[in-house]
Amino acid sequence: MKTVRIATRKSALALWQAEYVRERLEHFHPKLSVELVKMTSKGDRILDAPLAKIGGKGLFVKELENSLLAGRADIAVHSMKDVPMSFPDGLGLATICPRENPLDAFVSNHYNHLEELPEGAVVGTSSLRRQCQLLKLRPDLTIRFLRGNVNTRLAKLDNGEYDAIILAAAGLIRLDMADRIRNCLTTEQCLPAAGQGAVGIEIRSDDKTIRQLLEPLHDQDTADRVLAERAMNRRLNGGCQVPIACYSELQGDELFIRGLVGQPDGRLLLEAQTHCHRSEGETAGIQVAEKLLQKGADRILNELMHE
Ligand SMILES: NCc1[nH]cc(CCC(=O)O)c1CC(=O)O
Repeated sequence: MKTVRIATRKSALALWQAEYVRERLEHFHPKLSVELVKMTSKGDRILDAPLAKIGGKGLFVKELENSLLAGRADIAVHSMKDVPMSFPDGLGLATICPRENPLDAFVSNHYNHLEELPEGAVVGTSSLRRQCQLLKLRPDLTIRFLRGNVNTRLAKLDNGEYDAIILAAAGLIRLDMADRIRNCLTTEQCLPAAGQGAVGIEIRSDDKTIRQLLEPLHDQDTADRVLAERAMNRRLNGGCQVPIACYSELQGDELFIRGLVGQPDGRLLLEAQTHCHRSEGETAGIQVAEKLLQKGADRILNELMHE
């Protein structure tokens, strides 16, 4: 077997995820040689605009996909949260790895909880999903633009530009900065993004050798959850740039799915849920989306598209 080449972005988190996949591959196949092919994505280059405004889905994955299609790499490692709902011809998702903590983390140098923040405090996030849920709980807060990789965001917090920031707990834990987490927002406070905390691996659909090598890295519990969450997002046409949240949990073979669409100002949050056998997650995810649409989700989402 030749060398397996992993396409990855150069951010610390992307590199951690690629190294993780390399380590797992080498663990299961000790004779295999694995190398990283590092590249910069559009989402990494343009840091001064909200993701929603630089437009297009898949800002973080297009370059990686092109390298797969051109045969410069064999697998691409992604945060499932950033993976678009559909794949280019010839590519597909082969593997979903075990999920890390899926919650959003409250990070601050002065306050222990969201509730402790003083009136009018400044909270950093550029996610409309986080913004709408935070404003629902605390309409007095000022939400201020914050983008960049995890280290950049923490540096801006430490500069005193924000009273607190919200980041995915998974990123902090993976980068060995769990000590920055004051607490995790509960799913009642802030429902996570579809796929948050899970790493996915994309390959050329016809590459049977690679597919087989990746099999032991797959986690079916995570996959059943994440595919249901993504099915809801897909039905609503949403990526991680829109105020949509979806989270599911397994209890035995029963999958519980919750979805949310919010008005960015937090004055209107629509919620829906269902449960099903774990093998029916994608259908049930679509049902949650349809319940949200019946409640008026399309009005919120259309308004955002025409802004
Ligand atoms: N949108 C950027 C992004 N994509 C994945 C993660 C975190 C790790 C994960 O969800 O797996 C982050 C950073 C963040 O939201 O704080």
